Amino acid sequence: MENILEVKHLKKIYHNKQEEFHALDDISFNIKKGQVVSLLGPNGAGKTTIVSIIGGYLLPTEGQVLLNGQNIIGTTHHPHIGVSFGGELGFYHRATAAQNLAFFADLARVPYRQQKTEITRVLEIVNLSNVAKKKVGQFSKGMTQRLHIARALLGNPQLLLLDEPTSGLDVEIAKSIRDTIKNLADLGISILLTSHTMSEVEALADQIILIGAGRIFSTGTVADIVKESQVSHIDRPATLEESYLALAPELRRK
Ligand SMILES: Nc1ncnc2c1ncn2[C@@H]1O[C@H](COP(=O)(O)OP(=O)(O)OP(=O)(O)O)[C@@H](O)[C@H]1O
Repeated sequence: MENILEVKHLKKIYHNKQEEFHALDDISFNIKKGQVVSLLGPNGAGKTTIVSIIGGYLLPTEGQVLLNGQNIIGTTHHPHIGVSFGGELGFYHRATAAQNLAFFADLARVPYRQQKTEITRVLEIVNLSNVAKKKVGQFSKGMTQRLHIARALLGNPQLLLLDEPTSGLDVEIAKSIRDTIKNLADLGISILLTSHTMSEVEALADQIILIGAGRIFSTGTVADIVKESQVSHIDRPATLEESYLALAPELRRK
C-alpha cells in the first residue's frame, strides 16, 4: 500500500532568548491510506511539535514532510490535511455550529456553492446534524470535540491529525468519538493520533510510534510494543499500559 505521508528526519530546535531547546531529533515515519498511527510518549516528548509541523503551523529546523510524494514544508495551506487540536477554543461561541463551519469551509477552500452540502456531510459524520443550528456556546465538551473533528473533515482531507481527541471527556462520549475515528479510518482516511489514554491507542492504532525526549524509541503494533517491554504474565498477555509503564523511565528526558 502507498504511503500518504512520509516524515523524514525532522529536527526542531526552539530558540528562546539565548537558550536553545532540542525538541525533536531525527523523527522519521510513514502513514499509509486508512492507517491509524499513534504518537505515544510522556509529556514534553515532542508529540504536539510533530503534529504542528505536519499541520503547517510550525517550521522544522531540518527535515521533510511529504504528502503524496510532495514536500509540503513551507507551503501555507495543505488542503489534504485536516487538523484538530480540540479544546474549548477555536469557535465563535455566539454563532451556530453550521455558521462556524461555514467560516472554516472558506479557510479550507471549499467552493462556496458546495459549502452547504459539505457542512451537512461533516456534521452527519460526527453525529451533530440535529444541533447544526445550535449556538456553540451551548455545546457540551463532547459536542465541541465532535465539532473540532467536523471542522478538520471539511474539504475531505486524506489525512487527519487528531491531538488528544478524547482528553477530558467521560468514558461514554470518549467511546463514541473513538467509534467515529474508527469509521473514518474504515472510509480510507489516514489518521495521526496523539493520546495519553492507553486503551484508546490499543483500540485504534495500527502502528504506535513511541517517542521519548524528541526521539523515536520504537515503532510497531501494540503486540510489538508489549513484546519489547518484556512484561510477562503467566495467565494473560500484558496490556499496553503495563508495557508502557515498564518502558516509560527510558523515555524521559535525561
Ligand atoms: N515555543 C516553545 N519554545 C520552547 N520550548 C518549547 C516550545 N514549544 C514546546 N516546547 C518544548 O518542546 C518539548 C516538546 O513539547 P510538545 O508540546 O511537543 O510535547 P508533547 O509530547 O506534545 O507533550 P504533552 O504530552 O504534554 O502534550 C517540551 O519540552 C516543551 O516544553
